[in-house]
Formats: sequence, C-alpha cells, structure tokens
Amino acid sequence: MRTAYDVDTVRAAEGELMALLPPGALMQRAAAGLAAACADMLGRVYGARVVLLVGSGDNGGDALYAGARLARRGAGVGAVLLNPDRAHPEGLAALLRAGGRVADDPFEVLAVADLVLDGITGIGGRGGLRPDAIPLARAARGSNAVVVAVDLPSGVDAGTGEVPGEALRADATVTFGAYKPGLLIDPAREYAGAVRLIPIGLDLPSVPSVEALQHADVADLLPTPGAESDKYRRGVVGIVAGSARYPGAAVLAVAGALRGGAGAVRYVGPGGDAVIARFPETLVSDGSPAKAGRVQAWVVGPGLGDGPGVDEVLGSDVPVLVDADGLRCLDPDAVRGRPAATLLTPHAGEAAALLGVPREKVEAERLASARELASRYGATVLLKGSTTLVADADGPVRVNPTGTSWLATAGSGDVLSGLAGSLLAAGLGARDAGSVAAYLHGLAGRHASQGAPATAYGVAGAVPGVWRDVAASGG
Ligand SMILES: NC(=O)C1=CN([C@@H]2O[C@H](COP(=O)(O)OP(=O)(O)OC[C@H]3O[C@@H](n4cnc5c(N)ncnc54)[C@H](OP(=O)(O)O)[C@@H]3O)[C@@H](O)[C@H]2O)[C@@H](O)CC1
Ligand SMILES: [K+]
Repeated sequence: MRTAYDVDTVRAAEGELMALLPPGALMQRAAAGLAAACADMLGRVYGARVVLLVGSGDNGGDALYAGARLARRGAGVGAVLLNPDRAHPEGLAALLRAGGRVADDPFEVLAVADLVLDGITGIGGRGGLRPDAIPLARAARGSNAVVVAVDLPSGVDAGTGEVPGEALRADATVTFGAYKPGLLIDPAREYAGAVRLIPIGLDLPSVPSVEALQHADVADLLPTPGAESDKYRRGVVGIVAGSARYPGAAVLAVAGALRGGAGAVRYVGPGGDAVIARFPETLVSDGSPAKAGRVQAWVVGPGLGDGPGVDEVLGSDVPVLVDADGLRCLDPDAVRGRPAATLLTPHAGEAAALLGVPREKVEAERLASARELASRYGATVLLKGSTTLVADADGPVRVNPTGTSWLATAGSGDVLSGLAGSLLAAGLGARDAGSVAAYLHGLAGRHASQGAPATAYGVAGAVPGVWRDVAASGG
C-alpha cells in the first residue's frame, strides 16, 4: 500500500523526531537523499550546471544543502534567492563554503542549466506561486534542464491536491518522510512528475489520510472461489441498466460484471436481447428487480434514462452501486437510511450536480468533493477521473494509481460499474470493491489501448488478463 499523510501529521512526526536528533540532522538527511537523487538524474555531477530556486523556508534550506553537496562533487551551482534576507542562513553559508554562488541574473543561469531544484515552497506553501516566482518557474520549465521539485512542486496544495494558482511543473519530485496527498491526487499530481520518496525515519500513524493500492494489495482482495463454492456462494449481481435509447450500456455493464468474480449475473431491463446475444450466460428478465430473483448486490443506472428501478433497488437490503442516470434525483435520506452499503460512482459532472456546484469546482477540489458527497449521502463515493478517488465520510481515501486518459471513452464507466458491482456481490466491502474495480479497470484500459484509442468493450475483455497478472503477484 502506498500511503500519504497530511501536513499536520507530517509536521507532528517531524517534531517528535527532531526532539531526538541533533539540530539540523533531519534536514541533512533530506538534503543527502535529494543530492543523491539529483546525481542519479544528472548521470555526471562534475561540471553539471545546477540552479537552485530558493524560497524563504526550510524547503529552500533543503535545496541549499543539496546544492552544497553537488557543488562539493564538482557541479557549478548557482542559487536564485527569491527573498535574499530570509534565505536559510546555514544552508546558504554551506553552499558558499562548498563553492556555490548566488546567481546575478536568474534567467541567464536558468537558460543554460542542466538541472533546476525547486525549493521555493514545500509543505509550508500557501496559495499558489507568488508573482515574483512565476517567471522563474516558467523559465525553468522552458529550459532544457531537468526540473526537480524539493518535497512538492511549489504552488500545489500538499494536503488536497488542489492547485490554487500557478504552480511549477516538475519532471520529478523528491519527497521526504512520506508522500503527501497532493503528490497522488490531480490536478497537483500532474505537476509532480515521477515521485521518489526519501525515508528520513519519521514515525507515522498506522492510518494515513490517503492510500493507493498496489498490485499485492489488490491480489489479497481479489475474490477466489473456494472448493465448496457454487455460483450462489460466489455471489449473484443484478444489473438494472440500459433503455431503448441506450441498450449498449446494458451490454457493457454486464460485460464488466461477468469479469468481476460474481458467480452469476442477472440483468433486469429492456436490453435483454442485446445482452443475451453477447453473453448467453446472463440471466435476463424485463420485469421489476424484486421479481428477478435473489442477488447479493445490485448495480443500477448505466444507460437507464428515465427507466424505473432506482428506488426499488435502493429499498433492498443488499449492497447497491448507483451510477450514471441512477444518480439523478438521488434522495440523500433514502441512501443514508439503507441497511447495507451504497457505492455511488459519479464522474465530475454528476458529482457537481449532486453537490449543486459547478463541474470545475469538483475537478479542482476532488478530495473535498468526494468526502463531502460521502458525508451527505452516508455512502461510499467513487469519483471518477484521471486519479479516481474512493472516499467514505472519514477514514483514508483511496486514490487509484492505474488510470489512463484512454479510459475517457464512451461506455467505459458502464464496464466499471458492472465490475465493481460484481465485486460487491462477491463479498467485498464498498471501499474495497470500488478501489479494486478502479485498479483493474485502469490496468485493463492500458492493456486494451497500448497507447491507441480503446473501446469500452475492449476494456472489459482485457480484465481477465489483468486479473491473472495481479493475482500472480499475491503472496
Ligand atoms: N516535515 C519534515 O519532516 C521535513 C521538512 N523538511 C523541509 O521543510 C519544508 C517545510 O518548510 P517550512 O515549514 O519552512 O515551509 P516552506 O514549505 O519552506 O514554505 C514556507 C515559507 O514560504 C513562504 N511562503 C508561503 N507560501 C508561499 C508562496 N505561495 N510563495 C512563496 N513563498 C511562500 C512563507 O513565508 P511568508 O512569505 O508567507 O511569510 C515561509 O517562509 C518541507 O517541505 C521540506 O522541504 C526537511 O528539511 C526535513 C524534514
Ligand atoms: K518545492
């Protein structure tokens, strides 16, 4: 599991550790790791041209000490001090002692740099880059240098992944002690590039604020049929989807559900013929969900239009996944009062409609939006996007690391809802079902596309191969 901690938690752990160590020791650990990472990226340190962008806090101190280490190995290091009176004094002294210097003309040195270290702000930064820093960040980005962010790309919000103004775009970020949520959640994540974590000995709590499943975690969660399992014990998932206008959604949701580990898939709705034509193993009916037979979880909504079924399914006593058209007119009290789990799977536009805010606000504030929805509805919320989030009202939010922009294709969400519903029916809790489904779906999207456009049907078809790969990595 990859874990990320909010700023207060990191600072508290830092405080505890600093009390046990000689002054400055922690910053030296950070700077040593940072300098080593820069040396790796440079290949050859001797003769390399390194520029430090130095703000007024300890983030700038890290950059100065790392610059001193690189200068001692023969790099030409120039520091651009955004606020000369407040640059970290010991760090600056160390740089000058090692042969580094303060740059006279920032743009001149940036134009010829091999590597730029962004030490403008780290976890203490507030409110995006300030006007004096913006041209420097742009010049760094516009140069041929490798741009390395110290702890975080300056200008992004460490705790939320929000980017309140302009921020520096890095090729890589070297972060200390723990990932911060902003390194995993868009839009900030996009600014970080490849992230490298330098352990500095922080003692962090067992519960993070954000976590990302890795292959082995997913392998442990995948349902596997026992020797005694029959189709009913493996779980039956019911799909209420499709309409005369959108029959394909029914096929795609069923396609996802058949790949998700449930023992059987019941389909309820007007798309039965299309479903059977593709998937003869589906149990189809066109009456009401209650008459379709027992299921262990329901999926309701993909391509449903104004079709019936949402209220009836929400009135059942099994886990329910609500997607797409099912999310329109959702009554918070009806969801909150349910005796079993509810998993809502909106994209940003649907989440915005549920929250009564513009879509842009949800896209800019993904973590807060997912949490707010989860809290209003007393449900688990899977907010789709390039970094899909799965949130409950409290507890760690899961962020999916496998997404690909090729998944932004028609019908892809229908496959995801079927897949997640099937995992619910197989017995996974809503958070696990949502995050495992997002993980497999993201990988399946990558496999199906191989760098070219993929179809939703192709994504569903790629799930078994991905499942096998992931399962093979389990312990
Ligand atoms: N935690 C750990 O375990 C370890 C932490 N370490 C390091 O310390 C870093 C945190 O250092 P920090 O607390 O000094 O804050 P930091 O990020 O340098 O910024 C604050 C300064 O910036 C200013 N400022 C604010 N907003 C701004 C803006 N938008 N644009 C420009 N300036 C802005 C603000 O001053 P202001 O101008 O607002 O008065 C203040 O002076 C952390 O990220 C890591 O790198 C490691 O060394 C060791 C282990
Ligand atoms: K930084």
